[in-house]
Amino acid sequence: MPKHLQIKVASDAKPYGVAVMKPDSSALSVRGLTKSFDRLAVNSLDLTIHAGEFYALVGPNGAGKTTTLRMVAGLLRPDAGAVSIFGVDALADPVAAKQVMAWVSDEPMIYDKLTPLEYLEFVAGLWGIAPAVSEPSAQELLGSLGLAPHRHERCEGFSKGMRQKVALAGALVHAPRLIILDEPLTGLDAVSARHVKGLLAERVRAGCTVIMTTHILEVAERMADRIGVIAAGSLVAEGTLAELRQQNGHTDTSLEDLFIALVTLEAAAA
Ligand SMILES: Nc1ncnc2c1ncn2[C@@H]1O[C@H](COP(=O)(O)OP(=O)(O)OP(=O)(O)O)[C@@H](O)[C@H]1O
Repeated sequence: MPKHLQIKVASDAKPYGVAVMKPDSSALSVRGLTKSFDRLAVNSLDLTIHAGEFYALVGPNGAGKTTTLRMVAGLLRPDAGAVSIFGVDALADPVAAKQVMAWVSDEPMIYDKLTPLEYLEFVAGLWGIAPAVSEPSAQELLGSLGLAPHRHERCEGFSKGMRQKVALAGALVHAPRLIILDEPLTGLDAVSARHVKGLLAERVRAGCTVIMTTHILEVAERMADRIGVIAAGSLVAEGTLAELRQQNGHTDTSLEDLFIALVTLEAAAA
């Protein structure tokens, strides 16, 4: 493979002054994370995502998935709790944490007047990546996402799905080690969804860690190493599909059936 096409994952080296928490091997560690709006949205949540893992966070509408990930990404201040990203205290040092992670929202924001290639060069520039390095990797990302034929067209004419893919490419241009995605497949057609899934699988193979929310349980079932089920702001089950089946006394059940059983039980207990 040509050198410029190899994915470079940022090194373990931590810049001087970074707030480092107790060392552990996790990519993401969340402890006692709590957030209330009018009512409790995330309830003293503990979550550990191992380095190199593909983790799917599933749960009913309003369960607290987006709120959790927004706090992890540094977009929302928790009321309480701690977030560690590769050992960096993300609340004390959000800049250091952001350098090694990507956040992909379900409502992508891109610059309409730029072409995808210009947008990626702009984002790479913000990260201080030299054009000689960023340009080949931008071309590669756009190719992986099926956007190469549109790389010189302005984004203002793009569909929602195309904009989502441009935003995803922009989030990956600095080669983050932790990729956090909120509903990345919603609104994508089958070909685009396959491009995104392929790109994420490739990043995991290259050593990145992915955490993604999804309502498409088949995707969680097929792609994730582990699945976390969140309901009313708390983690109610977690494990591989086989572990979730075992925990719930079913040997051959789909994730959809398990999910419905779990959230129905949780709602009845509330
Ligand atoms: N900015 C906000 N202001 C007030 N309430 C909010 C805000 N953001 C989220 N909430 C509330 O927090 C709770 C959790 O919302 P969140 O968006 O995290 O759920 P979710 O699991 O991502 O749901 P969905 O699957 O529907 O996207 C909900 O009750 C929601 O109404």
